[in-house]
Amino acid sequence: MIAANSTDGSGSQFDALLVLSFGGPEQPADVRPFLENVTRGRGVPPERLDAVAEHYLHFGGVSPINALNRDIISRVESELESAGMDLPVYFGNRNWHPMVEDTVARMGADGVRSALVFPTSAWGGYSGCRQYHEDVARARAAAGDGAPHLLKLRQYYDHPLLIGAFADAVREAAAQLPAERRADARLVFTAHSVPVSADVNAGPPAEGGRLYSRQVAEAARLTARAAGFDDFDLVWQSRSGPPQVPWLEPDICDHLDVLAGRGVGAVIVCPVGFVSDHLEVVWDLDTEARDKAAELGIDFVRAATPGTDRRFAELVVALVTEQLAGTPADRLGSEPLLGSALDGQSCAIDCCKAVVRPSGRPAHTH
Ligand SMILES: CC1=C(CCC(=O)O)c2cc3nc(cc4[nH]c(cc5[nH]c(cc1n2)c(C)c5CCC(=O)O)c(CCC(=O)O)c4C)C(CCC(=O)O)=C3C
Ligand SMILES: [Fe+2]
Repeated sequence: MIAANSTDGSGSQFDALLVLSFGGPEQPADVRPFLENVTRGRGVPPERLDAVAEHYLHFGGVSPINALNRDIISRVESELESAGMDLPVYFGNRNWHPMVEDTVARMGADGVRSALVFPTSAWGGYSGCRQYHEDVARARAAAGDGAPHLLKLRQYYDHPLLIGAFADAVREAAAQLPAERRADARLVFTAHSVPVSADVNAGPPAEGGRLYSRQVAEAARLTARAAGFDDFDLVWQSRSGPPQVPWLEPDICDHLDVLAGRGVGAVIVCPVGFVSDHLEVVWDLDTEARDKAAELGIDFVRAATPGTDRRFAELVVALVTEQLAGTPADRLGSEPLLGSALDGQSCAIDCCKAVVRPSGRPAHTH
């Protein structure tokens, strides 16, 4: 048994786990203020906001993300209990309630002195990593003197439990295709696009940049291999920002055109960049990309995301255990692995450093 808290005399210094996520609206009236929070000072054009608001309203103004995170948390609580670890789990978000500022203040009031932070993003890069450090720093500053110390856990894009869950999901999706289409089906991985400048600056400069797209590419490779595929494509989705700013490409819908032109009759789409079925998955993939594939006469199956797989909760506990025991990272890949830092410091000097957006405002300040 690994003791995580200090009451058992183990000397281990953590009294809680904070699950830190993006947040999403839970009723129609939340949609606009949520989007304002997400895009404040980030140069996202109003037309894009209107379109995204429509996507949320299409689902009754409710993003699936908060319910999915609560679900993950209850599974993490059971896994912690089975592992004999006495670590209460808190939930806080960057953009919607429960806001991380409120959660961290409550943790302080509950007497939490030090906590580990599990971010629901597996990746390096500004949106996937550094912004979570900023959330930690902002929440601690807001909580003032009583704020607990917060140690963010590392990136986990190539953890065997994550890759195993994605690989099984790919196999299960492939099995849904009609047998005669299965052999020639194209495996297509997709992740959230980001501005090319953000990707170029992702990671410590000494590591050569592009840490986000390199990690995504490695996760795709590892998943494909584990699922028994020799060949695959990696594409991007859900771009926003002004059209003159370059983002990672190709977009999944443009890629479906290319595949149709080559005579591909079926695709297995794996949203490797997403841990659960949030709006980008249920709208941008299950609605837009699926409709596009139907127009092109391509059979479309989508692999499940790992959030609901038991292995995802096991992964959270494995990362906690690894941090407490100080054991080497359990991983399948070899790209640089960062993400862990105390109290919202950055991973390394100039890691994921700010790029100036066309609005003239630095993109990475609040
Ligand atoms: C890399 C990445 C992840 C994965 C890492 C992680 O999981 O953290 C991610 C996750 C998510 N993104 C989400 C939602 C949104 N992202 C937006 C905008 C943006 N995302 C970006 C990147 C990423 N985003 C970027 C570079 C922007 C442009 C503005 C900016 O520079 O920040 C916008 C604004 C409107 C729009 O432009 O789409 C919304 C509403 C939701 C919640 C969905 C739900 O409610 O179910 C989740 C999990
Ligand atoms: Fe996003």
